[in-house]
Amino acid sequence: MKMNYIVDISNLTKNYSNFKLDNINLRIPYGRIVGLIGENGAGKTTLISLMLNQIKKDNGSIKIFGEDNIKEENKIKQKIGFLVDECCFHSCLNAKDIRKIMRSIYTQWNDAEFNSLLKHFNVDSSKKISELSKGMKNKLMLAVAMSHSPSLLILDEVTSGLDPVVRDEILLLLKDYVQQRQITVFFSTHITSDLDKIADDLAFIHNGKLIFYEPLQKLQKDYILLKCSKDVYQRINKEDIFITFCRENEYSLLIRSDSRYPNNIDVISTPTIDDIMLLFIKGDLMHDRVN
Ligand SMILES: Nc1ncnc2c1ncn2[C@@H]1O[C@H](COP(=O)(O)OP(=O)(O)OP(=O)(O)O)[C@@H](O)[C@H]1O
Repeated sequence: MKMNYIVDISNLTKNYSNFKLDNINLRIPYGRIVGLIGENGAGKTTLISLMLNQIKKDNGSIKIFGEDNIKEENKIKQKIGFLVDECCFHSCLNAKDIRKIMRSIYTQWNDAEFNSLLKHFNVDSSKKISELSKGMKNKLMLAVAMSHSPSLLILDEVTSGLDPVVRDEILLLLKDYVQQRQITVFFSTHITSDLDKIADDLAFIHNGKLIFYEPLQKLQKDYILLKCSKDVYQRINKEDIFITFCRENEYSLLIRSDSRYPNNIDVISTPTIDDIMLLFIKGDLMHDRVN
């Protein structure tokens, strides 16, 4: 039976000596492209590593395709394509060697698909991993992740360190691939323009806590960014303000788009993802959660 959520994370906790991934609850419906964002050290890789059962959790549960990600790891991983920050293959292997290995791991492995992705990405299949640039390695790893008909792609920093042309190429390919096959993608990034290009939803982690998981369009429709002086700020109904951030006497406020505010506001705009992140990280939260 198909479950409602492709990923269902409950009360997930992981403790390190100086960091806690704290009681994460996250449900991702089928067919979404979800961007995972957060500052350096927020817990993105920790969350992804837990989903892939690469590290041990301290509490909570992770269900993927409705099944426990530890008990059913082998079964689940047949349907997941993943790319983690470090290339997990020995550097003396080339794409041809990797193809042979993958054939024996994935029941749905498709040589033709892999070859066509390598061709599309211009990756020389006879070059060893150690001879490939970072961009080429990422493309190779992405081709591996996409060549066994996955239903879910989990990608940690797929575009990091890549030039804008290669980044764009990867994002376009991902978008086409997802549209054709209606799969789900969960990817972490620091590059917010990537999210504008392909993400349906944003999951935002800050200090090990999931601050929100929302459709990007909804966030940008429901909230506006106001920039104003202290004088104007004092005349705004505080109930209407979701986040306040003050720097050098200029107030940046995230407020609900249906709120009433004085008409002599200096700047009103739709918040970018960078604005939203900055306000959540640096600002004062006036209400509990995005709703
Ligand atoms: N094996 C470990 N032992 C101790 N602390 C760890 C370990 N792995 C990660 N951490 C800590 O957990 C925190 C979260 O790290 P994580 O890599 O998940 O962050 P991130 O959001 O992916 O950061 P970045 O964007 O910089 O990649 C950091 O403070 C990191 O130092």
